Amino acid sequence: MGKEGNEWVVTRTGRAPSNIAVIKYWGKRDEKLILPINSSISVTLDPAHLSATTTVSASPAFESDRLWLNGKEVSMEGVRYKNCLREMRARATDMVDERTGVTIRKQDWANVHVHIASENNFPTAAGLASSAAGFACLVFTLAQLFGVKETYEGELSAIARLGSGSACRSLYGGFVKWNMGQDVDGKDSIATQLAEHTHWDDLVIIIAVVSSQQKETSSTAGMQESVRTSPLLHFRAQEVVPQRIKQMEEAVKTCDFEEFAKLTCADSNQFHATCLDTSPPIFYLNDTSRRLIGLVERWNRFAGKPQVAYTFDAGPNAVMFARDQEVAVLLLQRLLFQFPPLPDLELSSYVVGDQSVLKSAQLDSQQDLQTIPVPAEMAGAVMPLRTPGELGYIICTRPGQGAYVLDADNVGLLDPISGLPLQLHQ
Ligand SMILES: Nc1ncnc2c1ncn2[C@@H]1O[C@H](COP(=O)(O)OP(=O)(O)OP(=O)(O)O)[C@@H](O)[C@H]1O
Ligand SMILES: C[C@@](O)(CCOP(=O)(O)OP(=O)(O)O)CC(=O)O
Repeated sequence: MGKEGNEWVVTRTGRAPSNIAVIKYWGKRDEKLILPINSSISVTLDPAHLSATTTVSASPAFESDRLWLNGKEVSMEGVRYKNCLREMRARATDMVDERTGVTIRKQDWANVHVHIASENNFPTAAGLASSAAGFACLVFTLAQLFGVKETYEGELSAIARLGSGSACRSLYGGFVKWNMGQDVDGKDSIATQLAEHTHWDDLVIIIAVVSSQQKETSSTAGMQESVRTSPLLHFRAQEVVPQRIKQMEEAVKTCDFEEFAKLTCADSNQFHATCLDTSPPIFYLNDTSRRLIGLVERWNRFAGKPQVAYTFDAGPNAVMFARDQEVAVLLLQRLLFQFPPLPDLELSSYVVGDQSVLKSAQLDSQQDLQTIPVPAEMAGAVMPLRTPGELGYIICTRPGQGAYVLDADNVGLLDPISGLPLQLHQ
């Protein structure tokens, strides 16, 4: 090592987005290697609104590998963290740290512990794929620290997959496919980018956060039960998904919103049908989720063609795609009409993320909500319930870029001298 003794600390920081599957992954053929029973396709969410930021430091002075998640130390004993770290360490290379001048040789890395601090800019473990952003970010940032170069395309995604299946898709931006692969060692179960986020840049994504609470059945446990007990899941994986993957790839390639919307809604509904087909049944959707589905379905039918698509992961939150900004404004108006905020809440705290949709809708404060017209498809129909506070909040976002490096000196979460979380020093 270039510097004498235990004095040096090298640090890297990265950011990785969350992603939302439009053709769902549900079920593993190998629990240890996290190999899925079908391929899946996702849209990467704008990291400005839904991402994990992770700082990793290494120093011979560190006594053990440690992890702080959202400011609190958590154990790194879990097999998923261990697997990711082991695979990354095994690929470490000789590297020179420009900031400190330290040279670390390949063989030295095995004896150097790491400190990791990570923060999510959205709720953790609430069905918004924090594990996807978190593990993608961990692997991506460790690759910067250890100087790992992929020996085949998608190698890092295969390692992120060991942390959480859906994490393999979060390394890339835009539209991403996780190929289920065939190999027993999982080498070909990797993510590839179908198209950059700029390829289809008029899509707007609006997330209705129904609950930020931790869910009863984790995705990992839920899909195990479904594989064990749901005949529908096996039919889906073998007969339905392969065809849908091809159709979705084509819809993305040609920016065909109608086809994209039909496939997205159908696949979300079939995924939740497999949950209901599981014994005992798993319920991720609740009454609010169903009201959101009703809102979109009623509007799409009235319009004669899909304006908005919805999809739900393992939780009640709706992720909705509007075909463009104009439709996004109409969607936000409908959401605010049917799901107004509690009276004392600022509108800007209720609708967060990309504020441009709120601006285009000319909605500045709660008073402006009175001006929203009754949606055309509801005129003359039985008015749905309007319960203020039924939704927690709304996030406006877009498809976004994949993982990227940040300047550790400016936005790092660990002190570059001590390697301890910065907030512990304040
Ligand atoms: N930034 C992060 N860095 C490292 N690990 C993380 C990070 N964020 C989340 N995790 C891990 O992921 C776990 C949460 O995963 P879980 O699957 O329960 O929720 P989720 O990913 O938010 O929901 P879902 O996968 O159903 O969309 C956390 O307990 C933690 O172990
Ligand atoms: C419903 C889903 O979000 C399931 C995601 O499951 P996870 O990737 O969280 O599961 P593990 O691989 O066990 O960590 C659908 C999807 O993202 O494709």
